Formats: sequence, structure tokens, C-alpha cells
Amino acid sequence: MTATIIDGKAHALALRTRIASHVANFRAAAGRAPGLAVVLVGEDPASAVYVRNKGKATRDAGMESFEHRLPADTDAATLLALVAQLNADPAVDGILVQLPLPAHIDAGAVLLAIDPDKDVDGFHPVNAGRLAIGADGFVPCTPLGCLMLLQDLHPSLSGMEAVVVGRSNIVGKPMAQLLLQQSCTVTIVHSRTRDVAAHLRRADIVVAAVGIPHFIQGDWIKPGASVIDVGINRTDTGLVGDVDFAAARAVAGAITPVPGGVGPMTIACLIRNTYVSACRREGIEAAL
Ligand SMILES: Nc1nc2c(c(=O)[nH]1)N[C@@H](CN(C=O)c1ccc(C(=O)N[C@@H](CCC(=O)O)C(=O)O)cc1)CN2
Ligand SMILES: [Mg+2]
Repeated sequence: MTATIIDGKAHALALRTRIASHVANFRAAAGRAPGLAVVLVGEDPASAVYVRNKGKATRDAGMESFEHRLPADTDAATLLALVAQLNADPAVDGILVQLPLPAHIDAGAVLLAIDPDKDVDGFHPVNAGRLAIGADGFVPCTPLGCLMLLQDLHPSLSGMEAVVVGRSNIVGKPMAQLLLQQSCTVTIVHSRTRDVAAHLRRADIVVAAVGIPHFIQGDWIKPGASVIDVGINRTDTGLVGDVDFAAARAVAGAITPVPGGVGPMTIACLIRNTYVSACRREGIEAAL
């Protein structure tokens, strides 16, 4: 079998285009554009690219982008004061602090300072709690994008065996919650799991978010499985995922490439979440 290659770029463009048309209606109804504030601290080159791409995607969708670039030696108090100002600004529907932050800043404290109802990244503990109990909130963009790609492949995920590789707060844990909500049987494997391969060989769905280049081997994949690779690892040979793509594509039913798989969906889902936030704040029903 040779897997279908999932075109994340095309899916992301379709989502962004759909949201842009809804934003046009929002603007007519609310008399203003949805606004997204993005905060970048420091000069990490990859983060600078992501922030630039977020600003462009925001404007392309007909929304307003407020970009705040702070030097790497910014202190926590200055950053918290900016977050407080954005929380209070009625033109701002979504607030995003680009991660990672410089080591001297407690990222948890900064995320906690963001108004949960403007937390379009879905990283605030209130939104993590809402996701855990199935209440309306914001779902982190990367796992939401992964779920959308999976739902396009499988209109019902009910009863499927899903294995999430990695237990981070921003991908692994919310991904597992989303799959559980879809009635998958969910396993999270991690660095202390005794036999990762044995779990993966049962999986109809694999979501790899471990941050180790080519960690997942082709012979760990169940024939026909859907494989979603969240890894973005910069190596001497270029950008690679957490899955040994060449080996896995010979076994899987469908697989995301790196680049061009999950990454573009992250930004498209951010645009979606910002539109949803603006609708909630204006009492307008979101068209999704
Ligand atoms: N506040 C946040 N910080 C971070 C998030 C996030 O969702 N919110 N996620 C990542 C970085 N990220 C967005 O911020 C992101 C990463 C990758 C891509 C992407 O499109 N990747 C391309 C490859 C681009 C490259 O060459 O690097 C792809 O996979 O095709 C978009 C967004 C951590 N921080
Ligand atoms: Mg290898």
C-alpha cells in the first residue's frame, strides 16, 4: 500500500478562505473587523517567521492584526502589563503570546494572565478545563487542525483506536481530549512507555508529537492507519517530522508530510478561533 499524502496546505487554504467569507459578514453586522494581537518576545528566527505568517493570514482573512515585538531582555512585568492592556482593549478579540518565551520569563504566568475569553491559542488553564469537560472554549490550534484533517478522512472517528505520541500541554493532552470527545479509544504514549511500538501497532490513528526526528518507524504502523505528524525538526538534511515518512507511507493509509501537513493548519485554526472569539464577544452566531 502507498499512503494518500494529506495536503495540509490545501486544507488550510480552504479553511482560511471560508473564514474570510464569514469575516466579511461579521464586519457588515458588527461594523468592525475582528482583531488579533500577537506578541513576540526576542528574535528566535522560526518564531519571527511564524508571527509574520500569522499577521499576513490575519490580514488576508479581513481581520485586523496588532503586532507587538519586544526585545529579548523584556522583563516579565513589562510583558504582563502589555497583556493587561490587550485584555482591556475592545478592538482585540484574540491574544497570542508566541512560544517559546525567553528562559527568564515564566511562560505559565504569562498564559495565566491572558483573558480566557480572548485566549485564541487555547493555552489558558480555564480553556484546558473547558476542553476536558466538553464545554465551549478555545481549543489549541495544532490539535484542532489535526482533528480537522482526521475528520476529512473519516467522517466518524467513533470506536477507532487512536494513539497520541507525546503528552505536552499544547499538543498531546488536548489532542487526546479531542479524540476522546469523538469516541475514539485513546492511548497516550510517552518517554516512559515500556513498548511504544506495541501500542502503535494497534492504532487506526497515530498522532506523533514527540519532537524527535524520525522517531516512529515504518514497521510500528498498522497497515492502512492514518498518520498525523506534528513534528517540526530541523536537521542537517532539512525539516523532518517525528515519523520516518518514507517507511511509514509504504504502510499507512494516509499520512501528513512535513512540511506542508499539520503546520499550515495551525495558522488556519488560529484565524478560525479569532473569528469565533469576535462573534462570541459581539453576540453574533459564528458560521462554521
Ligand atoms: N503561541 C503559540 N506558540 C507556538 C505555537 C502556537 O500554536 N501558539 N505553535 C508552534 C509554532 N507555530 C505557530 O505558532 C507554527 C509552527 C509551524 C508552522 C508551519 O506552518 N510550519 C511549516 C514549516 C515552516 C518552517 O519551515 O518552519 C509546515 O509544517 O509546513 C506554523 C505555525 C510553537 N509555538
Ligand atoms: Mg530513520
